[in-house]
Amino acid sequence: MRPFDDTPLSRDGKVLILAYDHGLEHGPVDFEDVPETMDPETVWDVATHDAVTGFAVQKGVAEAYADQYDDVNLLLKLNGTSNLWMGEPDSAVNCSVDYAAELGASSVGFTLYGGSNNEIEMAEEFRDAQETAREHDLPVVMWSYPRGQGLKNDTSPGTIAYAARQALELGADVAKVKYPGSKEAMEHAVEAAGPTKVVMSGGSKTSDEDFLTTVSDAIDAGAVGLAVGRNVFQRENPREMLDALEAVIFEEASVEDALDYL
Ligand SMILES: O=P(O)(O)OC[C@H]1O[C@](O)(COP(=O)(O)O)[C@@H](O)[C@@H]1O
Repeated sequence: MRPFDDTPLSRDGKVLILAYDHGLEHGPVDFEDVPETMDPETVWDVATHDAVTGFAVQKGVAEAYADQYDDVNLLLKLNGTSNLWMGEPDSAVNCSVDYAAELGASSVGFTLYGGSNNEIEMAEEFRDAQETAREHDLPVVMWSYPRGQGLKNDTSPGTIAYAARQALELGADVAKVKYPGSKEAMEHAVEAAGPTKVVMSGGSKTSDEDFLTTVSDAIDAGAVGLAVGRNVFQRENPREMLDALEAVIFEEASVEDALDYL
């Protein structure tokens, strides 16, 4: 496996994933704020921004557009489930790593719901995906989301540190975790992940300043970057937000300076 920093998912050791799998995970409701984002082409255009090291989409969206956008670093999300599913957290494997590679993916993503009653099957599916990704030399991002009936708080510092560690133990190159509420708790998660890189998960849309402050705190805590969807594509100025994120993540700009882009 080539060093992570030599893969397209890394730019100078940092990562900015733009996620656009919400049509499956949440449904078209996520596109209502900016109705043009219902059209995948609108968000593929946003993903051509230089700061984006991985554009995370499901197979169908990749099949329809990847050929047109060979300048976009495709991150194929291998599993995913709709919000219509009412059972214990689970995620169907919708795409094989072989097919992701055929579609031109330069990295792959996989959700693991640690703590779910389906964790065992999901971990076994992850094993197959991770080992095949190694054969293709593709970095693996784990959406490491402890969730399920036994879990009271899925963003507590202990839970997020466990999520980060689980990603390391199972062989992910990058752990995508929710922000655990403070810089100290994020530092603990980064420490728990050891050599696995940690990126913060964007979450629902917040104000420009609050969002950039959290991202900046996560970077200060040792996270290598961000995986973000709604906080970019639910804005009228997604490219300007990417300019601001580029400044915070890759240039370590202050929040105050980054806000000048908006
Ligand atoms: O499971 P949740 O918390 O509803 O969020 C899932 C969504 O969040 C992401 O992981 C990141 O996107 P956001 O930044 O919009 O939260 C997406 O890839 C995914 O669709």
